[in-house]
Amino acid sequence: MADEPMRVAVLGGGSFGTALASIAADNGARVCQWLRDPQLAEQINREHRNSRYLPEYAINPAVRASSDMQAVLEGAELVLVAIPSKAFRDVVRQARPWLNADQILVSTTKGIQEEGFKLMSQILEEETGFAHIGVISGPNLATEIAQKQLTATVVASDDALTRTRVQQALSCDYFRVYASNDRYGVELGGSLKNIYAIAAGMAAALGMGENTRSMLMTRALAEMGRFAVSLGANPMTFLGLAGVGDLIVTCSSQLSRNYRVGYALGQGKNLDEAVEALGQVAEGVNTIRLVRDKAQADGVYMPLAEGLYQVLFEGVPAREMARMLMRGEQSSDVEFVLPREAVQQAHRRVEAGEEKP
Ligand SMILES: NC(=O)C1=CN([C@@H]2O[C@H](COP(=O)(O)OP(=O)(O)OC[C@H]3O[C@@H](n4cnc5c(N)ncnc54)[C@H](O)[C@@H]3O)[C@@H](O)[C@H]2O)C=CC1
Ligand SMILES: O=C(CO)COP(=O)(O)O
Repeated sequence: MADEPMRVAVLGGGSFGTALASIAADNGARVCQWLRDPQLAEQINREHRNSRYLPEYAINPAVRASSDMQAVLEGAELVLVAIPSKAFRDVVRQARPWLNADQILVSTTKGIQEEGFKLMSQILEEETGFAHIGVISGPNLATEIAQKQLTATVVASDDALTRTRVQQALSCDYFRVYASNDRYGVELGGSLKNIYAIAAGMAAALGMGENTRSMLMTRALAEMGRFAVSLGANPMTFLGLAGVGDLIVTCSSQLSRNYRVGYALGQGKNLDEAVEALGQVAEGVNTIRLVRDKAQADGVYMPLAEGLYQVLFEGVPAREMARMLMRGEQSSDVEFVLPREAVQQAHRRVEAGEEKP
């Protein structure tokens, strides 16, 4: 049995799903990829190309693509779900009749479902009740993976079998898979960073410099940590690839679709134009709204998410918002070292004349 090739199913025919399918096939797995578009499936089988999402990429010819969900899932040990968050639950429901509890189900999607503020692996769990559930997240621009640029990702699951089999299926010379047992933290990091990638793209289009980008990324991390703590998650996970790592790449690269949406907005396009010009999913647009609402409801201080919400959805000019943020209340650098409240209390005491130089 040990020598039998692993059987992998990938649901989703976008750029990330395609790249992961091909890596698994390079590693000797038997890979079937499900796409809803039969013509694109046919092209992958015939030309080993996905002209819609990764036109330059030579897909491993062993990847078999199909729009027949049952055929793709039959016999699969590992199922990777690479479907945008808006359609994720629907697709899992479609797949459900052909899933079984021995399978390993892994989400690659960095988004949040509005109802119940659910992350994608929670949807996998809810829809199936299975034990082997995980996520993949990290600084993983699909276009660079397709160029075989050296890349690292994280597989997160509290189930050791899931972590181990995903590492075996996907690790190769140019793709390194680290393990984490903090599924929620890894998944949350991947979703939150999309918000700040939009802000970074916008800042770049407005001609802001590297100091600004660096400030933005670091304060984003502070804000993400605060949000994680409010949800009972472990903020330390954000020091890894799925937090800092993914923030760096998506806040720095034109290859990030979230960054590109922000860039287009910074150039003066409206949100609909920016999203339409992209033609692919930019999860951050929806995530901003959900996170801002959740932060407001839970009383979490997230000035960047709030500011970006006002720019995207309430028409506040980005430069004016940047000015307001710069003039916001005095704060602490690393709140786990010096709490924000301590800084504010000190200001209040000095202003009240209780402490003098
Ligand atoms: N592209 C990237 O660089 C990376 C993407 N991701 C995440 O992976 C997820 C999927 O991303 P990509 O593959 O890049 O997306 P994509 O935008 O390239 O393609 C999404 C795929 O899902 C399909 N799809 C959309 N709605 C559907 C529906 N209702 N039913 C069936 N199929 C549907 C599309 O046809 C397409 O094949 C995203 O949520 C993203 O956050 C994660 C890491 C890297
Ligand atoms: O998550 C990603 C890279 O890690 C992909 O980012 P975009 O969805 O912004 O393209």
